[in-house]
Amino acid sequence: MKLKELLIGIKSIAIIGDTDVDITGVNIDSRKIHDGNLFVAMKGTLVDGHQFITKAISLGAKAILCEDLPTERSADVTYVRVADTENEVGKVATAFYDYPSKKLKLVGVTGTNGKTTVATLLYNMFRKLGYKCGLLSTVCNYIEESAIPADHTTPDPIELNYLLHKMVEAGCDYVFMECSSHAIAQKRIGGLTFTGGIFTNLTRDHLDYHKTFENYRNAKKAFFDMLPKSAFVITNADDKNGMYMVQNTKATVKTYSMSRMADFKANIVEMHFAGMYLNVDGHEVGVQFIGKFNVSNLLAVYGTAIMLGQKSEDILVALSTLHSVSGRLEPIQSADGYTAIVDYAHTPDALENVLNAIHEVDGKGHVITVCGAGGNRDKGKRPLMAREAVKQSDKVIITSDNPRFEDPQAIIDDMLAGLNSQQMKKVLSIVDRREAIKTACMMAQKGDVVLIAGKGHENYQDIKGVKHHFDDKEVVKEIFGLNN
Ligand SMILES: CC(=O)N[C@H]1[C@@H](OP(=O)(O)OP(=O)(O)OC[C@H]2O[C@@H](n3ccc(=O)[nH]c3=O)[C@H](O)[C@@H]2O)O[C@H](CO)[C@@H](O)[C@@H]1O[C@H](C)C(=O)N[C@@H](C)C(=O)N[C@H](CCC(=O)O)C(=O)O
Ligand SMILES: Nc1ncnc2c1ncn2[C@@H]1O[C@H](COP(=O)(O)OP(=O)(O)OP(=O)(O)O)[C@@H](O)[C@H]1O
Ligand SMILES: N[C@H](CCC[C@H](N)C(=O)O)C(=O)O
Ligand SMILES: [Mg+2]
Repeated sequence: MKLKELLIGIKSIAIIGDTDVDITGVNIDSRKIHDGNLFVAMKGTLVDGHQFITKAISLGAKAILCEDLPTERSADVTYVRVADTENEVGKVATAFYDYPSKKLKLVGVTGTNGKTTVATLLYNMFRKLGYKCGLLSTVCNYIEESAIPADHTTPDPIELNYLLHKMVEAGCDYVFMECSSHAIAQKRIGGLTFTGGIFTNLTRDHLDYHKTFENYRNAKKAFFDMLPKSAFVITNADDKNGMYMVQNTKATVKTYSMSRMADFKANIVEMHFAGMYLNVDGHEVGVQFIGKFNVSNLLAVYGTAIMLGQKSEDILVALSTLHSVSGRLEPIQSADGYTAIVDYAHTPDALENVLNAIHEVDGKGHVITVCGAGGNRDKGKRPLMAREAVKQSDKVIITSDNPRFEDPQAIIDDMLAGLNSQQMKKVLSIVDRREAIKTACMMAQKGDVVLIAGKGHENYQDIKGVKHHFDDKEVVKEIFGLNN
């Protein structure tokens, strides 16, 4: 593809060199440059990509998109100067892959909790309805049934457009993707054409990156601000930021709620450990999920399917066959009659919600919670998480999550600092996560629930930059003597 075709829609300040040059690929990482590529120099959070321009040229870059022109330039390289490469990179990437998001229906999900759940359930549902689908999520990316491991919740703009292009090639009709606040703020989704957007909920998270709650909230809102008039938004009227998110969007807004006037409504008729009976828009349906927040997630899925033109009866049949997403409220039964639940709750709010969901089920015994907090991430949430765990559990074992580059005991101490002496009576701390899970299982009696929170689907523990194999579900199954 010619450079000039990639520059359609780009606001350049200066172009030095030939724009008829053929471009073989676009990259934001000099280490991945091949002969004939365009290198986009980005000012990142750790380093300034401009310092790698020479390296990129030595690896074969034929064009450079940058904010600051290098003083020494190669005669056979074309330099394009723009005000902000972050604003332009998505447009270039999507042009290079021939605008894949225009050739399928792309729906983005944002919010603090529930993105993976909602996006995955939509992907599963639309496949059941007979469509070819793609999924971009924290757990894994899928092009139809073929899995591509995910490093991020939302990939970088180059990877993202490449995956969408592959989805077009595979004949996908729909793609459901998570839009993280980091990705929206860094404009990884820039240049994409969305058919729909979904808002789940908003509570505190990632303040290490966004600094203030307002910045975090506005990063989420920016997604809805960028949607075109032709798109739809489904927003959660039960969340206090639900209407704020959509106040400046050009898209058609629809609401969902469990308690207010809304376009899509549902309530719980009955709840057991095996699932719930719901009333969705006047129809009764049995689903294999527990917990109020899952009613909210299912409503987002239902409303989106309606907006995508599906019939209510077909959607309800498909809803009744869906089951929990990997590591999200996933139950494992022990032979001696207690239940372990593996869940990805890693924020105070998610812990509260998961424990609420467990308490909403009748006839259970004690609740024993195993949880920790990730290292090198938002420290403010640690004491709050310990408090939430203690509030709704009979016993809590505080342990390690992903310590990353921090001392695991110091993270545990930050969590314990949130508790008074009365609350401390319920708490044990065991640094080794496997030992912590074993101890919780040893304590459990018939009818009890052991909640193992924080890591969900993760199959590693990140210690000092090394990912050691560790899988909560696998550990539980070992303890239960179940074969994987
Ligand atoms: C803090 C953060 O979000 N960083 C992301 C950001 O990187 P950055 O801009 O900070 O990059 P940098 O390291 O400063 O480098 C600047 C530029 O120089 C380039 N470079 C760097 C070194 C080199 O030798 N050559 C070179 O060209 C880099 O490719 C980059 O373009 O942009 C990169 C490309 O999109 C991301 O890979 C990277 O994710 C890092 C690894 C990360 O850990 N991100 C997490 C926090 C994240 O994004 N999480 C969200 C989920 C959050 C949630 O749970 O909701 C996600 O979407 O996954
Ligand atoms: N609608 C919801 N409201 C509150 N909590 C939820 C909701 N849906 C799921 N959760 C809880 O939050 C945890 C994370 O869920 P999920 O992975 O679907 O969210 P996410 O938004 O993709 O998270 P991440 O930002 O880590 O990618 C789950 O393990 C569950 O405990
Ligand atoms: N996407 C989340 C994952 C957190 C998972 C938890 N296990 C941890 O390591 O803190 C984040 O980047 O904050
Ligand atoms: Mg996710």
